[in-house]
Amino acid sequence: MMKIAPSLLSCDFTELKEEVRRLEEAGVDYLHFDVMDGRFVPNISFGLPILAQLREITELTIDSHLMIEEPERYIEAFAEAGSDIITVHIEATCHIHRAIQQIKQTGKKAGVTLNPGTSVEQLLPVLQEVDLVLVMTVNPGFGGQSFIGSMADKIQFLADYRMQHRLDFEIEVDGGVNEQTAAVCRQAGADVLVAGSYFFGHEDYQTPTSILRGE
Ligand SMILES: O=C(CO)[C@H](O)[C@H](O)COP(=O)(O)O
Ligand SMILES: [Co+2]
Repeated sequence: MMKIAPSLLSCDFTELKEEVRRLEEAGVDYLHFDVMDGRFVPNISFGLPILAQLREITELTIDSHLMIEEPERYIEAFAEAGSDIITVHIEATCHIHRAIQQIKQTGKKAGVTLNPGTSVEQLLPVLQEVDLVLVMTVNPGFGGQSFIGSMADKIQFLADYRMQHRLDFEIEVDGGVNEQTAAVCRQAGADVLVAGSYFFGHEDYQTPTSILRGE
């Protein structure tokens, strides 16, 4: 079954505990935690103190998407604060292989991601090492942008490559996911859908969870 990972970027932070309880009740799979440093991306979001508090109130899988320069500086800290999956951008470090090793040494799941302008072939040297590949379908930094349709080819490429090489990383898609674009992602071979503005635009969270799963 398709996994659903609401992006907390679009939740109501004045009611974070209640939001998490409602997400648990809706049966979502991951909490997607978007960390922006104001340098790798033009925006600043939230970081370690909020993650540590989130960890105290839920057992849901916390999926940290690090949009920060030289993420290796913070991998241990994000592991200790409670991430279950730590995903780093290939464009943010000259040492992507080392960064992935560093994540695995913490005992957490390692993810790698790429901007829309980066070709998927650049991931080939590390695909054997990762637990998850995140395909960005918007330029990172902001919620509420439109899905870039041509990124579906990257999802398809990764799904084919995974089958041909008998690998088992998850394929997650992030940016502009809604009812229509989720169908494109499912068709191309995605396993996990991140959704922020579309998801939290609903009154009840069971509805977008079911719709995005294609139920
Ligand atoms: O990584 C991200 C932005 O950089 C967010 O996860 C993503 O944009 C989710 O928001 P939306 O579903 O509104 O596009
Ligand atoms: Co994200």
